[in-house]
Parts: sequence; structure tokens; C-alpha cells
Amino acid sequence: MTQARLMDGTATARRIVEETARKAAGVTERTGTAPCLATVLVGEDPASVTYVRMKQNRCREAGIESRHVALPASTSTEELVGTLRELSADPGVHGILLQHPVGDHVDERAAFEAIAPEKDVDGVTFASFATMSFGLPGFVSCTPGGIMRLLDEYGVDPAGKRAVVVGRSAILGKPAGMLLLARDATVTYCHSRTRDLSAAVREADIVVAAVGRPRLIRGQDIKPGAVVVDAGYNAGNVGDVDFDSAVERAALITPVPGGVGPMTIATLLEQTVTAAARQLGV
Ligand SMILES: Nc1nc(=O)c2c([nH]1)NC[C@@H]1CN(c3ccc(C(=O)N[C@@H](CCC(=O)O)C(=O)O)cc3)C=[N+]21
Repeated sequence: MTQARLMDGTATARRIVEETARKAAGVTERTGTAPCLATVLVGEDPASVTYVRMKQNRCREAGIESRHVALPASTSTEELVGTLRELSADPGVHGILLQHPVGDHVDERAAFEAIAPEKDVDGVTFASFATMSFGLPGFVSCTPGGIMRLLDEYGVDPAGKRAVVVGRSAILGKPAGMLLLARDATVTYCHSRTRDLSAAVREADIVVAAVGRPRLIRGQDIKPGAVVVDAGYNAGNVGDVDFDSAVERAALITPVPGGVGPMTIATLLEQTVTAAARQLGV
């Protein structure tokens, strides 16, 4: 068996960001206002700080302004909701990203729901989940949206295929399965209560690993010729897939880093410019 072909998220994301930068410049030229993304971070978790900084850097490269709101770890649900409502009402802000996680004492769902749907460029609100589930136009969760774009880029049509999503989180596993379902895949969700995960994964034509368990999915569980998408983000840039063994069985596989991560950010930028264009009437 030959080794899998890599799905290059870095190169694909770079093309998307370049295209997004052209669109952002168009919006700025026609309206005199640059697209603006507000990033909200609760606490100082080093990984979250790094991710938010990467998002801001990509924004700058694409001609998107970013406005950062750093809140202390002690922030209450009410305070966070208040901040997000203000940003939702602020005409100078076109997109809002509340970095997950927000801390156990905060009601993250209540916070997400304080984001105006038209500014939900991270695709975390119930409104966005509904449109994703029905395959209707709207903002998609950034990592799942980035995954679908990468599959398209590499000619993978989910229709009729067995897709197994490992993980069911609100902004990753669950919407990833919904987007695959909307594209006519036969979707199975696996999670911490699944019996015989290996048996389920072995049935998959498309595997999306999104649990945050380093190297949980091994090559021996991959059906030969399957498409393997590693959406796990764990400390030290280790994915949820054991790449070295999986690459021997898969037909296509995403590396970590350089796979799903850059696509997540590219999707966020693209949706921010779309939101700005709509709000500015172009
Ligand atoms: N509301 C919310 N939306 C998110 O989309 C969101 C979030 N919260 N919380 C955390 C996760 C994680 N996440 C990543 C984004 C980019 C990379 C990424 O680009 N990683 C690089 C490597 C980064 C490095 O070199 O350190 C890569 O995979 O090539 C990784 C992880 C977005 N998330």
C-alpha cells in the first residue's frame, strides 16, 4: 500500500486568505470602512492566547481590522453576555469571535447566544447550527467549514459515503457531522460512551477525528483507502490521529500542524468579510 496523499491546509488556506484579502480591499474601497473582527478572550490560557494572536495576525495580513477584548478569568456570565451584546450592537464591529473555552463558571451557551446572528462569523450560535443542519446558507462553524472546504479542494464528495465523526462538541464534532449530512454522507457520531470505537471507525470512508485525545485513532482502525481528517488540537501540536500509522492506510490525510488548523482561520476571515459586506450594504 502506498502512503496517503496529504491534504495541505496551509497552502489551501493561503489561497483563501489571499482571495479574502482582495474582497476585504474591495469592501474598504467601496465603503471607506474596513471589515472588523472583535476577538473576545476570557482568562489567559497560553494556548488560547496563541490561537487568538494567530487569528489577529491573519486578519492584519488580509486587511481586516481586529479589536481585542481581554477579560479576566473571573468574568461572570452576566459580564461576558454584556460585553457580547455591546459588540453585537456596535456598528463598527462586523464579526465576533468568543474564544472557547471560557472557564467552567461561565455559561458558554448563554455567551454564544449573546452574539448577533449576523455577526456570528465563528458559527457558534443556535441560528448558525440550524442553517448548517439544514444545508442552508449561513455562517458555518469555522473548523467544520474548513474541513468541508478541504474535502472539496481534494475532490472528496461526501455523498453516499460513510462518515464517522469522533467527537460531538458544540463547535466541532456536532456541526462537522451536520455539514457532512447536508452533503449526503451517511454519518455516525462516536463519543466517550461509544462501545467499540475501533469497529465503528473501520467502517468509515471519511473519518473526522475531533475529540482532543492525542493519537487516539490508529492506522489499524483505518479502512484502507479512507479519507482521514484530523481536527484534534492537543498540547504540542499533536492530533487525534496517529499520523505515522494512519498514513500507511489512508488515501488522503491531513497533517497536524498544517491541515485543519489553518483552514479554520481562513474560514473565519472569509466569513468576517462576508458579514462586513452585508452589514455595509455591498
Ligand atoms: N470560538 C472558538 N472558535 C475556534 O475556532 C476555536 C476556539 N474557539 N478555541 C480553540 C480552537 C482551536 N483552534 C485552532 C485554530 C487554528 C489552529 C492552527 O492554525 N494551528 C496550526 C499550528 C499552530 C502552531 O504552530 O502553534 C496548524 O495546525 O497548522 C489550531 C487550532 C480554533 N479554535
